[in-house]
Amino acid sequence: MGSDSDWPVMEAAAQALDEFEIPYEVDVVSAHRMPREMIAYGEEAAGRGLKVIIAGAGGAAHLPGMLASVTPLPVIGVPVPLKYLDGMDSLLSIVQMPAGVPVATVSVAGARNAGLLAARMLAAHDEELLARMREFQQELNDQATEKGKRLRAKVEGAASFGFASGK
Ligand SMILES: Nc1c(C(=O)O)ncn1[C@@H]1O[C@H](COP(=O)(O)O)[C@@H](O)[C@H]1O
Repeated sequence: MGSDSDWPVMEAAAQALDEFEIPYEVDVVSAHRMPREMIAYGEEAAGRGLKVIIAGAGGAAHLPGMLASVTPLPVIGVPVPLKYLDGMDSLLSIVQMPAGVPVATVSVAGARNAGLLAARMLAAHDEELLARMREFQQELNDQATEKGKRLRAKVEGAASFGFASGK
């Protein structure tokens, strides 16, 4: 990420990776403030065994795009909202990449989805991870079904109470 101030948003990506027991590293690598280190990080990432880079930054967020320009690895960009402009500046900086240099951009503050997307990328070549991803999707499905059941019970309960009390 571009700064340690991004961590409160970005830690949701780490949490998603934890849930799938995917090892990761966390670092501050700013394109603007430490350009040489940022280029070295991007150039060395694949050789060090990294498979996917999740890059989160706020404001004029050039970090994801610059990393994508120097690594062959997939880069997922997370727009981090700051005090002004609600993350729109970051979103547009990350999403509008020129053809040839892709960055998979998630929603503003969508760090959890960035972690899940990275897990899916890794699962494409890992049957066990793929099976866990299917389980995870089934859990989401079950939770949504349960929410519907609870809401229907609540609304129907209120309606029959209104009827019984003559309201
Ligand atoms: N967008 C970038 C880049 C970059 O793109 O290289 N480096 C830092 N930043 C962003 O500046 C914001 C404020 O940073 P500070 O809180 O350190 O002042 C952070 O959201 C960071 O990601």
